Amino acid sequence: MSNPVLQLKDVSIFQGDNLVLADVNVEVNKGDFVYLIGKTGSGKSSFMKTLYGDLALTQGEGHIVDYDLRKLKEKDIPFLRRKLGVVFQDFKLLTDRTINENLLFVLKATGWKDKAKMQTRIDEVLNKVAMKTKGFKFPHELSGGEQQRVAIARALLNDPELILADEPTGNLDPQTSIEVMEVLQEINKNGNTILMATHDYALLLKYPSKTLKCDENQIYEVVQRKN
Ligand SMILES: Nc1ncnc2c1ncn2[C@@H]1O[C@H](COP(=O)(O)OP(=O)(O)OP(=O)(O)O)[C@@H](O)[C@H]1O
Repeated sequence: MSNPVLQLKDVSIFQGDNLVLADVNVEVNKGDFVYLIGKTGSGKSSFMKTLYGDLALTQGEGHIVDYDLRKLKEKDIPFLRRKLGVVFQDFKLLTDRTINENLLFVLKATGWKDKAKMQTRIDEVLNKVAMKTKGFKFPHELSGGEQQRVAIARALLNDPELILADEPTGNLDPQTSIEVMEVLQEINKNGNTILMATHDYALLLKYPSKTLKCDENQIYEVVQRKN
């Protein structure tokens, strides 16, 4: 039985007056791992931004984790983002504080109060990405792959219904990309739904999954050949 966490129907996405994507019909179901591929400038980031409320949806219908994207108000965006875990290419960790403090900052900002519960949750998510012993470190003391694993842990803090990862391996070498990918695969196996934009075709081959492609203002599903 399908259980959509994301549904877009006849959506068009614009940057200013420019049409970036047209006739977008996409569904992502609970538990899915979906890739979004496409050349630079084909609209992957615009698509992701529409999903986390950074770009307003003005045409078509869009529902994501119980939110109607057409009716999304500025004040709804922080609440939408609590139900999403967003992971970026450049990690976006706060450089002036430790990993623990980075995660604590997010928990406090999203309404957590109980200190012991916050520390338990931080330990849980760091454990999921094999970074439990590194909480005392500052971001600059970690490798790129480790920083991205922490960013994934941060995305998991509020048990998101959907994780949006925009080029999460874009700044990493091939071996480190695989390590980060293993983490994403593992959390997907444990029930998290993931939509990942990438142009790393090696990862697609190594970890085949449902793939959407942005090309010539359209998004369509690519059928992967099995050899
Ligand atoms: N803030 C903006 N204002 C106007 N046009 C923009 C803006 N951001 C992106 N665009 C344009 O929208 C189109 C899609 O860009 P987008 O960043 O979504 O592509 P992308 O597939 O994510 O590329 P990349 O892999 O380089 O991030 C491009 O033609 C780009 O020039």
